Amino acid sequence: MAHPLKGALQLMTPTPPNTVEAAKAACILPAFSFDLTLDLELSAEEAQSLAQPFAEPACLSMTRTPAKCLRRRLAATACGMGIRLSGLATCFVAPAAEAVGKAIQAPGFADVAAVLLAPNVQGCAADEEHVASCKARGTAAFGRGQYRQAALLFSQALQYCDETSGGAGGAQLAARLYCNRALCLSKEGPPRLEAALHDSSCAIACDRAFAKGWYRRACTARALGRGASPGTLHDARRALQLLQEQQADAGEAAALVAELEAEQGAAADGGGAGSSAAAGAEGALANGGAANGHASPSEIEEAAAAGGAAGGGAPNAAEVQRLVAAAGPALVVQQTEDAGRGLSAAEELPAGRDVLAEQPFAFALTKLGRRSVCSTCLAPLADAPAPYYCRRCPMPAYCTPACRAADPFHQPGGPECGRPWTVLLPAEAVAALRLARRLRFGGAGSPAARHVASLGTHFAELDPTEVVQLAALAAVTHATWRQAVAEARGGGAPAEAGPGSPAAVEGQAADEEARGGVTAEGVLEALCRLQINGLAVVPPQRRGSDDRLALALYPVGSLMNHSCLPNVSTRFEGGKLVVRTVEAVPAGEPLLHCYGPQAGEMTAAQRGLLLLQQYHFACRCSACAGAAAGQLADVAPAGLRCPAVPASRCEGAVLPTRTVPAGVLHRYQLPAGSGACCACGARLGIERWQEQLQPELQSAAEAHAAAAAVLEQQERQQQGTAPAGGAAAVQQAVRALRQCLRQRQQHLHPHNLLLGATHDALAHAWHIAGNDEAAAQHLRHSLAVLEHSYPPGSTAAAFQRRQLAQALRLAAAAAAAAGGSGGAAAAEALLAEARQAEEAADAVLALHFNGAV
Ligand SMILES: C[S@@+](CC[C@H](N)C(=O)[O-])C[C@H]1O[C@@H](n2cnc3c(N)ncnc32)[C@H](O)[C@@H]1O
Repeated sequence: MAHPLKGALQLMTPTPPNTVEAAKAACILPAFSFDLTLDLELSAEEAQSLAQPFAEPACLSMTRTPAKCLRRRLAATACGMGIRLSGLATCFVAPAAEAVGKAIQAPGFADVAAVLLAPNVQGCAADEEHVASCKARGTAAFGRGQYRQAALLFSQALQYCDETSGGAGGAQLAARLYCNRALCLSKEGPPRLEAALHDSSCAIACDRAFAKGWYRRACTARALGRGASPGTLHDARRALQLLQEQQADAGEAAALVAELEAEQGAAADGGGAGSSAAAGAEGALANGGAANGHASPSEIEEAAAAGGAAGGGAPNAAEVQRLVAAAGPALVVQQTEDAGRGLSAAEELPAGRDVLAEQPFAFALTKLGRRSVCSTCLAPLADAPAPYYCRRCPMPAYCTPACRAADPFHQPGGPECGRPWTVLLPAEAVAALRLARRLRFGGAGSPAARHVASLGTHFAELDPTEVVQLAALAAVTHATWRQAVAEARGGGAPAEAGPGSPAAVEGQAADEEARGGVTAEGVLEALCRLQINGLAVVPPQRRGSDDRLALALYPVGSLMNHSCLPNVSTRFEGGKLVVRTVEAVPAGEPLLHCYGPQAGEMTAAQRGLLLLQQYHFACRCSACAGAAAGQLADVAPAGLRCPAVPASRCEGAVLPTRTVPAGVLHRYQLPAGSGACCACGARLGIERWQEQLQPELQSAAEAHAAAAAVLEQQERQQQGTAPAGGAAAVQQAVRALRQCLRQRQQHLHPHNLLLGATHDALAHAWHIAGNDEAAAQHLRHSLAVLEHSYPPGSTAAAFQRRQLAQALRLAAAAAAAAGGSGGAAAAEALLAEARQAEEAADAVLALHFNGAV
């Protein structure tokens, strides 16, 4: 079960190297900033044999050097082909896929394939030992009356149990685990009876001869007030009958039957099941309909298909309009001069109105998402009473059995099941593969699918290096998928009838393959399409650049064009995208959403570069247009003080000249610029930069990093995961940060966002040191910096206000505890300020998120 990953395969998403990258990662797809390295030593013969399909000089010259990694080989191959096939960049991918396909068969590369496709990697496959241990601990916790803890342990056991394998260690064991968990759920305070009913239905589905499953369901239905239902009596009678057949103690079941018969006026005769809540729950398990009250991802497609014409090619305007109307009745599509198609208001829209709601067409969860949300509806698993897992492997988690049955991508025994490839390949790659499959097989020809297939890729404008990287990723993903399909088809999954069963999945995969399967070009195109049109699904209150839960493509949402000063906000309810106006939008005006950093977060030049690199357009919104770019409001949030200060009182800002290497500036979170003050034109000489600014900014950066490390250690210590550092260490961190603040204040423009971040760090340090009044003071300064940079009513300032309010409340509590009339008055003033900050924050957040945060 060891994970032979290290040294064989590295899939790295490097830490974003600068603020542009950080914001990219935070706000939208991270431009596929992965580095994919198959790190293998090849003999000259192996290298030569792999290069055979490509008799290009560039390729051959590469293979003559000691070829150590496939990425280099693919890059060389693609470049070689690219020179010959200039303009036909898609041709890269077929040879690349062929190379990877061969590579996967070749000695040496087989190890890599084995890692991606291994059926027994810890955490990806069923594990009987783990199941037995969790079950035993769950039973012990139940015995101690710790029902919540016991339910969690039975959940863990279920995660690693293979329900699809017959016999005592598979389906029968799962039935007992579900039944145990049902009992725990019904004993929790408050009882989770609906979830217990689901669990008892799952127990019955796993083992219909398991009397306790029927008994538990009858008890649970009765506790839910459904004792009069014929289905409840049917379940109780079935339990009794099974116990009698098995010559087991049937006393409790007999008593339950008698009580239910009495409740039903002894009218029911034996055997009539009738309709019941319990039978309904069982039915819901089997039919796999819309899960958890959320529309399935295909609903948008079906809704749009009603009334849409079939056939290939891009949908016509009327069809696209119907798609839009299904997701946003108050919206229309309009052709724009600069930005292609875009969504506009069909009528006057007030501020604070949800105008579009849509499920994704295709998506894949990130690592964080796999841990925290349902794999089908993306609802937080923490909100579900008990999680459900794939019936065969521990990888996908679901909030209900209905969501489990409705997973459009992962099926028990299918190519995604029980193998680590979907976890090891970047989420972008998995999302692209799913998108390519869905476009080719899932409702292909529907208006939604044809519309998605017509969304832009900007493929011709991609940088050649990027094309090569994407081609390599598409090729590896495609080859892995094909291999997984082949193995799933021949993998000896137990033959089991019914939708989603291994047999059905095998049939589906075989059918896709018989129809030609997805192509590597299809995956590459999907990668590019996602890069331009995909959205990062994030939790309501985002935490930072690594909080993406999934990457998803929304057919209508992807028609929204960009502005750095957007008039809509987006939020996600589970996987559903909701778009909301944040200002009134007159009829006919476009709905504009911000693809990356908004005005204030970066300079116009930085934003422009980012949008150009990822989305291939030059932004001409009012914040980026000539007059605004380079002005104080644009430069100050990232800039230095005017070089003429202190001799002059100029309040302008300057960006260092481009002669300072970008790598150096990146260390101090500075972008390059003209080197001249935006107000008075005074120049920042390179000598002054080198002799004064750089050393002091470097010392400030080092102090900040050292203090952050101390504070992190202190937090770990407070959580009991690190040895004690002590109050002296925190005080030292405070001193270091104050010194850092002084140095930065001397050189950075007072509105520079880095000053705000330094105040935030000091607030954090003071909070850990137990001085929340000092923390609040720094948060006030940080808020002031944000308010200078961001447009009025920004969510960034609102979140900062909430944080300030929290610190003020803690400071008020400390002041009140200090006692005396002075303390009481101070506490009252702090509380009044906290309430004011909260009210202001809530007003903005309600406008943007409708109370979702
Ligand atoms: C998500 S799509 C938006 C829909 C797209 N306009 C269409 O016709 O399908 C993103 C692409 O739209 C174009 N776009 C979006 N906002 C733009 C803007 N402000 N200026 C110019 N082009 C823009 C760019 O080509 C960008 O890559």
